[in-house]
Amino acid sequence: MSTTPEAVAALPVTERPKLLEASRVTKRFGGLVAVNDVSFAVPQRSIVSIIGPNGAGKTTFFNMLTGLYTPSTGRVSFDGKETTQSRPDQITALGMARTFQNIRLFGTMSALENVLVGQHARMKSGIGGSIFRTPRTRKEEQLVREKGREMLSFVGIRGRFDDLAINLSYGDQRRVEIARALASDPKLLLLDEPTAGMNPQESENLTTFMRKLRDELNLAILLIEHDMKVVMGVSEYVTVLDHGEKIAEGDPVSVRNNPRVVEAYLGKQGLEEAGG
Ligand SMILES: Nc1ncnc2c1ncn2[C@@H]1O[C@H](COP(=O)(O)OP(=O)(O)OP(=O)(O)O)[C@@H](O)[C@H]1O
Repeated sequence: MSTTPEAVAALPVTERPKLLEASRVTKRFGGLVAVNDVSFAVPQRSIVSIIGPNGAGKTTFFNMLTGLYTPSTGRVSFDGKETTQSRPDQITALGMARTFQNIRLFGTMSALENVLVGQHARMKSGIGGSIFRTPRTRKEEQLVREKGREMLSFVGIRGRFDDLAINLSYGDQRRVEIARALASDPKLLLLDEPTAGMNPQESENLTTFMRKLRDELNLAILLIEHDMKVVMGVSEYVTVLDHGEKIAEGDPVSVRNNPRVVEAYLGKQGLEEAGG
């Protein structure tokens, strides 16, 4: 049964169909258990966050969802398909895109060129077409460039397609990264600490922008974030990891008030930042 995006949006977050599901996932590095028996889901058209102290296992968990790491035990499925053993490119092709903790742009390439990087691998006309510049290749390249411009406009980089990445503000560089992720037509976007290094205004703008992605592109967003104002402001559901284990989950207010979370992560200062 197919459900319209509007019908999905009207459901409480915990009742929306699941887009991504991790079931009892564990990752060991030698003797270290970085993620321990974590079950987790991202519903369609939802913004959910993973929080927790440094070293809690958040990035390791992300890396298992995106295929960079294979879980030691447990299973992952995305959009109805088992992806536990899948490679990152296979998972991208199914509709999952990510950005990284550190900005990964080519500074001396333009905003548009940065978005187009990676798109060549997806083009159908192949290497022969690229060498001989057949009409089909030219047409395809034109469409890819148009799509790149469209994505940059959508993220708010309109009119600055040819600016070098290095000359853009920090917040705009993050937007270019998101445009590059969006160019692969994802259903799920994973953002690893997207507001790291941003000023409060840039963080607030990004929060508004995440809602726009959900509402206008029907995307689900999974966020690792340390800025509690952002987490509390934008998340519909929050999961807390500590020492590789899930210690709490629920709506932002219940998580913020959970004594275990306050003790393990938020502390007094974090609680104030989170509006408690
Ligand atoms: N490739 C690896 N090999 C060995 N140990 C690793 C590897 N990746 C992560 N770890 C360890 O796993 C644990 C969890 O690390 P992870 O980076 O997932 O935490 P995190 O919650 O993302 O932290 P941060 O908030 O600092 O980014 C840490 O003890 C880390 O040292």
